[in-house]
Amino acid sequence: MTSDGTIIVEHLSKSFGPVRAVDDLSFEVAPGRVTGFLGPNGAGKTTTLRMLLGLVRPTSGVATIGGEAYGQISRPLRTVGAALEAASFHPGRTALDHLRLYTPQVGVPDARASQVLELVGLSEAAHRRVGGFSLGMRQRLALATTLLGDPRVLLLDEPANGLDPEGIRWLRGFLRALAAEGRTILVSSHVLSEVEQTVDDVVIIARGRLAHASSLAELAGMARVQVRAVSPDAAGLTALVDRSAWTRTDAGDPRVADLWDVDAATVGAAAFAAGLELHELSSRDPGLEGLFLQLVGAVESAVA
Ligand SMILES: Nc1ncnc2c1ncn2[C@@H]1O[C@H](COP(=O)(O)OP(=O)(O)OP(=O)(O)O)[C@@H](O)[C@H]1O
Repeated sequence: MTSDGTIIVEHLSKSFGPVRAVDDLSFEVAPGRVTGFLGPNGAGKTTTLRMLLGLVRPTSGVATIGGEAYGQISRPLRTVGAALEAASFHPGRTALDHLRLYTPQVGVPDARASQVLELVGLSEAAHRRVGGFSLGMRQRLALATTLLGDPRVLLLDEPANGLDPEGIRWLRGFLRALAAEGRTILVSSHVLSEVEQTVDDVVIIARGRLAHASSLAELAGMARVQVRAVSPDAAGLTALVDRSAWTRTDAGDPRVADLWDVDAATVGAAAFAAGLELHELSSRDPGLEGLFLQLVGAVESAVA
């Protein structure tokens, strides 16, 4: 393992029979940052994480952590902490007993179990049976389990799932602090808004393909105002949009033009000059979530 915990995914593909779950996917995840791994249900996030962990063999391409495939890392549980599926806990075990099951595998002393419980704020519940835990407490316990080996890299599948606003706030602060220590943190989610305040970088996928990868700040800079022009003259509207080379997304009605790279005043002036009757001219800010859906939609319609 090289000194840093950079994750590199290169031309990664995985087919399950006719289903292309991951399709020529490439991206990098940098240490010292929290990266959101985003995409709608079925986009291929879990399959990608499973390939990173050597649990699924890629059809082609490679996925490495610190320059090595997971199977080559000498003490993998001390290097990579992963929480993939909704963790299942034996309901009769206490939180501490659950963690002590794993300490020998990870190769850390039993005392580490109490330390990680303290890190996730569960010390007071250490001797309580997990069967009585709330979903939020289970999520914290799953996170504590991933931290046993003090790993440099954390892969977390939907860690905010089931957390209340207070739990989400806590998770945000916790992950940010771990990243500030130089760790690589990859967090999957199917909604950008859930991780928007947590992540530094985003990797967005759809239909197994890369839709977008950048810092969150760059993505926010792309969130543009959308202008909607509605005319009873569909052919005239299309001719104006084409002539002006504006970017139009399909609104499902030829009399409606949703435009991304122009302001309302410019559209109004051009329509007036062309003698085109408009019944509506409005602008709206689709926000980050709207942009996310647009990026996903562009890939989905290209694949369909
Ligand atoms: N073992 C498998 N056998 C067959 N198909 C699979 C298998 N694992 C995943 N798939 C298919 O691959 C595609 C990607 O699934 P994956 O679970 O990776 O997506 P995801 O982005 O994690 O979705 P979700 O947010 O719903 O968990 C889906 O169409 C899924 O049905």
